[in-house]
Amino acid sequence: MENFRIGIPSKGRLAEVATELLGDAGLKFRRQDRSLFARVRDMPIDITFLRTDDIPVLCAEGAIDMGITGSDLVQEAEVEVDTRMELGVGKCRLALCVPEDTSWNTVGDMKQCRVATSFPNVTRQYLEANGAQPHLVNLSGSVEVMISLGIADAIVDLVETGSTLAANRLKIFAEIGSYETVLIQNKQKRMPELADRIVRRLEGVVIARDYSLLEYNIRRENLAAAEAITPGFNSPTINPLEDEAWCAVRAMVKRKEVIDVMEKLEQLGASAILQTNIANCRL
Ligand SMILES: Nc1ncnc2c1ncn2[C@@H]1O[C@H](COP(=O)(O)OP(=O)(O)OP(=O)(O)O)[C@@H](O)[C@H]1O
Ligand SMILES: O=P(O)(O)OC[C@H]1O[C@H](OP(=O)(O)OP(=O)(O)O)[C@H](O)[C@@H]1O
Ligand SMILES: [Mg+2]
Repeated sequence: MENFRIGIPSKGRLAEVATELLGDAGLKFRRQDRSLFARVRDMPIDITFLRTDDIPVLCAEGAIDMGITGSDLVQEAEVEVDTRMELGVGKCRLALCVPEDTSWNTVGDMKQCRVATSFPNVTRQYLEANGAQPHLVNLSGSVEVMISLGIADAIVDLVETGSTLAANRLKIFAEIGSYETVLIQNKQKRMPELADRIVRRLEGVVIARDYSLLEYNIRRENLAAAEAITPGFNSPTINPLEDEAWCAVRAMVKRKEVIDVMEKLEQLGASAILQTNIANCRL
């Protein structure tokens, strides 16, 4: 049988992200120079390097069995694929943006305005649903500069930190959606066991990146309160200590909450509070 095929971005911000995720999940491959193809070591999987925005349609058509791309591009492509998981990276929003000094109050006020975007389908749907009939200017990049070039009154583009908008004296007028990098799969689900194995491996990596392992000692009378602060993924692990008044607790904690949780535990009298980052896990 033909190898399972995974499509990942050949360049751009998601190229490294995808290679690293697959590598951490044990799918090791080497891309030679500008080659568009690589074989995964010890597994019947081929990696194809594609343009990020072509991945949704190529996955829907079955050219690849799975793909890594932005969920914004999946929505814009208007194709039928299964989104198997969110990968916890590449988070961004799609927004309708206007000059800082706009006189519009609502999207409905925009009527027949000119809107520059690389997301024509999502943009048209959103604006028409909100009572505007835009003239769309379809572009593939540098969209934020189009208002000062005089060819658009508004834009629809991705926003992460907002610094590109600020640099172009634009502001968000309305948010259209929130997106992140996703793993998609062709609906036919060729080689389903291998596909599920890839998903489980990636889940291990994505969860591990999101959580830390926290260990601490606490007096038994404060254990219930401590467990409420660190309920763990399922439940925390409790071990007795030589001093019977104390016990040791181990629990998974969301990485972005760790500092806050450590402070609360300290206030509760916990000692020897240790944070360990996890490389991989199966829960
Ligand atoms: N500023 C951003 N922050 C986070 N994610 C982003 C950002 N811009 C884009 N993305 C995500 O990355 C995907 C790929 O972005 P894009 O197609 O712009 O490629 P790129 O990495 O910027 O390369 P290019 O130079 O071709 O634009 C987007 O569809 C979106 O999901
Ligand atoms: O809110 P920010 O953090 O400023 O990020 C948003 C910018 O990032 C992306 O552009 P990119 O860097 O990919 O350039 P491009 O226009 O060449 O795609 C996106 O198209 C925005 O322009
Ligand atoms: Mg870009």
